[in-house]
Amino acid sequence: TMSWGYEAENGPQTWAKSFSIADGARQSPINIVPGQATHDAGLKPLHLKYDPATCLEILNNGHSIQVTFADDTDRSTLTDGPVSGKFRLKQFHFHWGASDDKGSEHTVAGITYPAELHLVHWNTKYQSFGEAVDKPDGLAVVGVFLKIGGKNPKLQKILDAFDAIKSKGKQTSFANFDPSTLLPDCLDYWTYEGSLTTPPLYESVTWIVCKDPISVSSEQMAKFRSLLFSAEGEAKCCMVDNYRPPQPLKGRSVRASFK
Ligand SMILES: COc1ccc(CNS(=O)(=O)c2ccc(S(N)(=O)=O)s2)cc1
Ligand SMILES: [Zn+2]
Repeated sequence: TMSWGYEAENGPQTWAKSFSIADGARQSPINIVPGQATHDAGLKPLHLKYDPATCLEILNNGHSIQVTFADDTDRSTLTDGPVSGKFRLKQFHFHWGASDDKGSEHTVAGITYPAELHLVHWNTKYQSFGEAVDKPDGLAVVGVFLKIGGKNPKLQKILDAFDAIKSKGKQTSFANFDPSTLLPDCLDYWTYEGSLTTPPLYESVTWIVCKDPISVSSEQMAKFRSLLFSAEGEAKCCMVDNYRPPQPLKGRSVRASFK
């Protein structure tokens, strides 16, 4: 059977055939319209506490590159912001385009960015990530836009690992990386109730999208585009355009933590 991907024959327009929730009431990503977002003075600042010692490995899963974390303790957590309780960091990954004019999943007033970082956290009211992943309050994902600008030195350690994980299924150890170095200085955010942006598209995500982007150079973007969707020995297929386009808001409100 065909597995999902981002090509014409298995991409976002085909996902509803196997995952009917693709047409659900709280799908992600969305186009964020700042003028229509409601400032909620009750929203707390994001509290992200990451311990670099929890960083385990980096892998090419055939859809993106993912850095995974030890989530057996509360050493790397998200608290406050729009969520109640404590969420543990599980992994972060990226989505990007074949060219600098596309690649992000969320858009802001129709503007796309060349890439988007997702930091995936699960609610510790559940026993494990696997338990939390399909619950309505199971996950909290922090999204950070990447904007073309100067070279981002904080990204370089990730990019330098790419040669070892060029094709699908490859992984390598990746230690002592502090994901907070990838966050913008200002943690103003928009938040709304949504879903995973890849199959199984579970409607289990409280989205927290940072207003401010971080920088990435065009050369660094070219490095992302040198990765492969394909496994070793298969016909080479560049890992590009691994983003789902914005989905209908269906009456949801988007709140802003800032005025
Ligand atoms: C039941 O086992 C499972 C079920 C589902 C997954 C998917 N992986 S995942 O949950 O980390 C994410 C998929 C998409 C994400 S996005 N782009 O919205 O941040 S996060 C893994 C294991
Ligand atoms: Zn993602």
